[in-house]
Amino acid sequence: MATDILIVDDEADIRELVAGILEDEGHGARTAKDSDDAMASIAQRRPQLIFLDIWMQGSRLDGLQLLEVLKAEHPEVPVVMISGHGNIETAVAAIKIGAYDFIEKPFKADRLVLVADRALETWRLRREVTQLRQISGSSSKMIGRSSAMNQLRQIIEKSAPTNSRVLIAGPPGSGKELTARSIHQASARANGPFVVLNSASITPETMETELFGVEGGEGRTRKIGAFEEAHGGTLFFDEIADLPRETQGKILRVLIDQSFTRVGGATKVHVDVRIITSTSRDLTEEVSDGRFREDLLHRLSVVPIRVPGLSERREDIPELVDYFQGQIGAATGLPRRVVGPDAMAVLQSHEWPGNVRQLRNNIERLMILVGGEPDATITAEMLPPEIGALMPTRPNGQGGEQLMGLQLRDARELFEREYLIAQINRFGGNISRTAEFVGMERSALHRKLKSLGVGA
Ligand SMILES: Nc1ncnc2c1ncn2[C@@H]1O[C@H](COP(=O)(O)OP(=O)(O)OP(=O)(O)O)[C@@H](O)[C@H]1O
Repeated sequence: MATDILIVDDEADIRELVAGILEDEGHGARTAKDSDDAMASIAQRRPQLIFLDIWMQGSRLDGLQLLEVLKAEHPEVPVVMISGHGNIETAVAAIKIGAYDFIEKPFKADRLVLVADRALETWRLRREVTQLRQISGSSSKMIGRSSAMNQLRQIIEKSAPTNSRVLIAGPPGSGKELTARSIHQASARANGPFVVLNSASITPETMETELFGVEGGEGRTRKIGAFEEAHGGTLFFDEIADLPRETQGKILRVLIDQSFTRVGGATKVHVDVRIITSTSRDLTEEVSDGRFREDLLHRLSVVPIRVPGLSERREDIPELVDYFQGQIGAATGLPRRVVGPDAMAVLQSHEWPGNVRQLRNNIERLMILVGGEPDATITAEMLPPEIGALMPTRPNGQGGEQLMGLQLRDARELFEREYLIAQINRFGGNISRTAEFVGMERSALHRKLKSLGVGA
């Protein structure tokens, strides 16, 4: 499909010239003569690239003003300024505001094409990065306003600027990696790399190459190890308890020295790396069972952080559901669905042993599999059975989803009615025997049935 480029210039011949050159290259081009015309055109459809003249006669906003609006409203769309001879300074000012590049009039066709190709490539990459972050869930937005989450945020804020090693403990899928990323991003190392290492994959055989890399020469190709790759940034060891006992000592040595030698190398490589580790197991237990070195544990847990499981912050679930719907929708194109109060009550009552990751997976599954009209509300019955299974069951054998959507008084009434009907049926309609079994006076049972609207 042809790309969509908007050219904004008050001079008709320049507009046509730029559009003509780009169209010859297979791009799609549309034109606008001033700022209002441009904004109307952008409102119809967001272009992938904008060429924007700096001086525009008769335009409500000049090029720089329009650029500011565009950067605020569509920061992801690259803008290339068209500068007249002699206003290079303005063009430079435009780059400072956020323009991608500029071309100077009179320009050569090949320069125009080159700038357009590069800007479009940038646009494509930006979009891809955003999508990948959404798919992998690695965008480090931390959702939740529960007090547990607020406490976690405070600890992240406090520990981020220090260079201290952090050990993040929490159940599987609760957001330990996200916490590590948030610490990295709030630290002075934010522009440095964030390297993730799965501890279980670091076998004694491959550990040295993976962590320290391989020196080149003598038939070996040079390989950069994780410590070197993370220089100036953060190295995150996921599930540190999985680190084989044999490799724990070596890592301890690097932590003490902050230097190592590459495999086959003789010179010491010095690195500046902040180490963050995570565990879903109790490391003190691992230490007493002899599986984890105590000295390593002390080195790693200078700042211990605990990420709460989802069942400790159920009030965050509606916001998480909304956030994941947006994320999954952006990545897959699936429409956002309204989750009804009964379905939300079920989601909030579930135990979530897999925590936030499990919730996210279920929302994705729900968005893919749920039937009905796209604007139909998701009800409790539409949730995967796995989620509804822990609900209190109703005496009539149906799931308790409906109960969970009701206030206590209504839920109790519904329960009582179904319970008593079931008991009466059990005793063949015999009120005396029913009253005896349920532990009520016969007359009290009569009154109860009457108040519940059950004819007996
Ligand atoms: N508070 C939160 N807000 C938004 N997304 C979250 C939150 N917590 C976790 N997630 C998302 O849930 C998923 C699992 O989180 P993460 O990988 O950080 O958990 P983990 O505890 O490191 O998991 P594991 O124990 O499997 O290593 C990710 O997609 C992450 O982005």
